[in-house]
Amino acid sequence: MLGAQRISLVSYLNTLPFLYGLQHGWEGGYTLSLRQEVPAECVGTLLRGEVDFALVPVAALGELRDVHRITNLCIGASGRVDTVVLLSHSPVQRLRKIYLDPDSRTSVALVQVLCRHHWQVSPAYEALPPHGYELPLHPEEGMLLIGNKVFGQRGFYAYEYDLAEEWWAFTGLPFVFAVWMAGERASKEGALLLDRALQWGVDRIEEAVESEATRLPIAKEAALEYLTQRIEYRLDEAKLRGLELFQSLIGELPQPLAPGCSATPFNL
Ligand SMILES: C=C(O[C@@H]1C=C(C(=O)O)C=C[C@H]1O)C(=O)O
Repeated sequence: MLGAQRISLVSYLNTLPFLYGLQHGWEGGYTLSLRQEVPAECVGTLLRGEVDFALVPVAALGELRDVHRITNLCIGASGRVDTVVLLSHSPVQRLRKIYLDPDSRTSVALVQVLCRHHWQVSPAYEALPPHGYELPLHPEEGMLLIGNKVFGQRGFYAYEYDLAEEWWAFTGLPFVFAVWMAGERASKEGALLLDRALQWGVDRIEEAVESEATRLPIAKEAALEYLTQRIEYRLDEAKLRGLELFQSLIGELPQPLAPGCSATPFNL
């Protein structure tokens, strides 16, 4: 018999359809234990065996052993994504240092790939201190921010580089931020039920937004646009090509990317 299914997912607005599917579309009849955490924490949770399934940032996949990808769903974007940005008061060519959001694993690698290959600049990198994004930014410094906190930070900086849009300009390919992985002890049946529940939620985005309307970090209409026009959930051929290219480029980056942060390629 299938025991409680332990699942970790990213705690941002972009996972609302997944969360809605797990809370309302799970058909298994078994207990679900859900953890919502920042992307960098989802990796450790799966690594320590504390959950059976997790939404894992793709740049951290190489650290995991005995895991496999499940579902054809992901967090991706084809062009603008809105919530992964490099913010600065000067163009990227003038930046000497970029602060990196410690909640992220994929985007900290993406900004370094783009600096090296797309913009051809080589700033220093440093972890952003807690709540550092609320402090004034020096004209020669930039900061990479991800997730819901970006909604409150837009409009204050002369330069707001959307990293999925820059990736698109650089490669002509979509970008994949995170994929669903099963841990060593996860069951096939659990993976199947998870896939169904996630898809159930992705098919009901409008309903999910409506039901969460009073708890959203942005206006209902903006949330609906973000979840239907920016975030893409289907891991299709083009996304797999984007992912493969990203995996090969992160392998060339000097390691570690920042204190306590590495990026290891992984073959899906
Ligand atoms: C689009 C986003 O993608 C997220 C960014 C991630 C990362 O940088 O490690 C991981 C998972 C995604 O939820 C976002 O956070 O806004």
